[in-house]
Amino acid sequence: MAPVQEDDDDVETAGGLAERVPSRRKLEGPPRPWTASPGLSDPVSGPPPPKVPSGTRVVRPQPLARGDQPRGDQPRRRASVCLPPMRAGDALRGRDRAGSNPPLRRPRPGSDVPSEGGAMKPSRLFSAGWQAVMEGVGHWTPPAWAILGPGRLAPRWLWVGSVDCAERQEPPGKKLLSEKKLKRHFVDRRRLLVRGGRGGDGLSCFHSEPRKEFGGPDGGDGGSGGHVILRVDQQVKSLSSVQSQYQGFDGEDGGRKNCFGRNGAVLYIRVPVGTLVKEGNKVLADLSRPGDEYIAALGGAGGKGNRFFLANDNRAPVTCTPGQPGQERVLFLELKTMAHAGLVGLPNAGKSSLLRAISNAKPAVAAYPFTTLKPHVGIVHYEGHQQVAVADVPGLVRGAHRNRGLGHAFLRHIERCGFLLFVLDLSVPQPWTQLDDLKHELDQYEKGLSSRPHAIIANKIDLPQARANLPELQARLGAKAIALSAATGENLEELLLCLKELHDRHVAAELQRGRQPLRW
Ligand SMILES: Nc1nc2c(ncn2[C@@H]2O[C@H](COP(=O)(O)OP(=O)(O)OP(=O)(O)O)[C@@H](O)[C@H]2O)c(=O)[nH]1
Ligand SMILES: [Mg+2]
Repeated sequence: MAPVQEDDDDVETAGGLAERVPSRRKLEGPPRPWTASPGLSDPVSGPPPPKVPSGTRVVRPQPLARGDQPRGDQPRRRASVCLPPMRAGDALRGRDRAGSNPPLRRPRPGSDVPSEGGAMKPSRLFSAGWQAVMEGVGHWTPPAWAILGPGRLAPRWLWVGSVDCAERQEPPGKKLLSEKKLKRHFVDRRRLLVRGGRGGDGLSCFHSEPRKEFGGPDGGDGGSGGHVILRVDQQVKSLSSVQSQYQGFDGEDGGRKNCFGRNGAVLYIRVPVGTLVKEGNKVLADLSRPGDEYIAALGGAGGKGNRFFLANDNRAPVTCTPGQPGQERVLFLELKTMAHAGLVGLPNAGKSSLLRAISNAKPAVAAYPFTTLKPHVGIVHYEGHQQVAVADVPGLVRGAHRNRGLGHAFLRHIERCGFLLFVLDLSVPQPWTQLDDLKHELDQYEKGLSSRPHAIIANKIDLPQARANLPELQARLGAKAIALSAATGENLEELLLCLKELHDRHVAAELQRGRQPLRW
């Protein structure tokens, strides 16, 4: 590691610890005396931070080696910032002297944290990097009006620093995938070849023991082959993890002394909730609840050992049978995304923007049609841990049932939704025609799909032309449309209340039908 150099005289080592670390002293030369100076530069964390007001000391903590604990009897220089004592290894663990890692947040006015001089914890300055340095700018910069003079507006960054931005940043490490890449990961159809495990062979042998001449047959049976089972797992969200072929585990062969072979273990294939299992055009199973299972292929029966064929008329059978091969099938899996509500709208209506506004889902949003290429499910949280799942699917166009646009293949993801949210773009001329088109396409796909419980959302109300269109839309629809703006968040509460109402009604209807409502 390159030696860290003390570059400025105003940087004091915490508790004078550098004097007790001989290796550092050798590298850096004798410690220089501390003198107060307003400048501060740090070669480790890049460009020099802003000037410190004169009279403020900054303490640079030295990394402590184990056993390098400061002893109370040794003379130590006092830092100007009052901090709790540091334990050995704190610096190595990335803790600062104020206790456990504090959030990178500017202290509120009136809080206990001192705001001048001691507000920027020095150890954070050097361990947290440039963000923390910028945070410190907010505290160290003299009041903006002092620089700019009275009556001049201060630029916001002068007093906010980068703290606000840091709080809104995505967690580091995980990069968001683009819609195109996400589509590659999302698979909603699979052809699958499954073979059950082969049964173990039976054994033909005779008991052998000293002074026991006719011990008789003692060949054991083979174990059964393992089944291949499809099991619903709520953690799995697409069929991408399902491979094209599965072979079950074979059973063990029978052994001597009537030992039976071990059965082959069951092989589980994890599939998402809402998987339909088909063989040809015949639907075999609808795995719509977490924990549902379907035996895709049975394991073969184990063979019989010669002991099995022992009979009164045949006291020494030599016959044994081989294990049976497992069942072999070609299955088709089809995923129909399960969600409580489905967002249905033309391309660019703002479905994805709406889902982003009401949930934590992050579908791509852009000003061109067919931005969304795969279904996204977002969860809306309500009081009492109630969760409503809302699915966003690719935009629907007129003639989708004739395979226009992206076709209607993705409409099966809407099919399972308990209720629908029709999203209309209120800023285009004659927005009411959109609803007719959407309903027509839904009915072409499945009769009666459009008459499910639904709400009509008129999006983009923040635009002037949308406001002008609203009265006519309300008059023509005859039903109430929720006018809102996904971009500005205007009137989203009304949508959330309506969503909750639709969900409660859906749950009540499911319970009435004797079905357990879907839980997320
Ligand atoms: N002014 C305004 N623009 C909006 C609003 N909602 C969405 N938009 C814009 O409309 C465009 C399309 O938004 P998306 O959310 O991608 O629309 P979509 O319905 O998901 O589109 P597809 O995925 O292609 O079907 C984007 O440029 C958004 O910024 C809104 O409430 N007001
Ligand atoms: Mg979209």
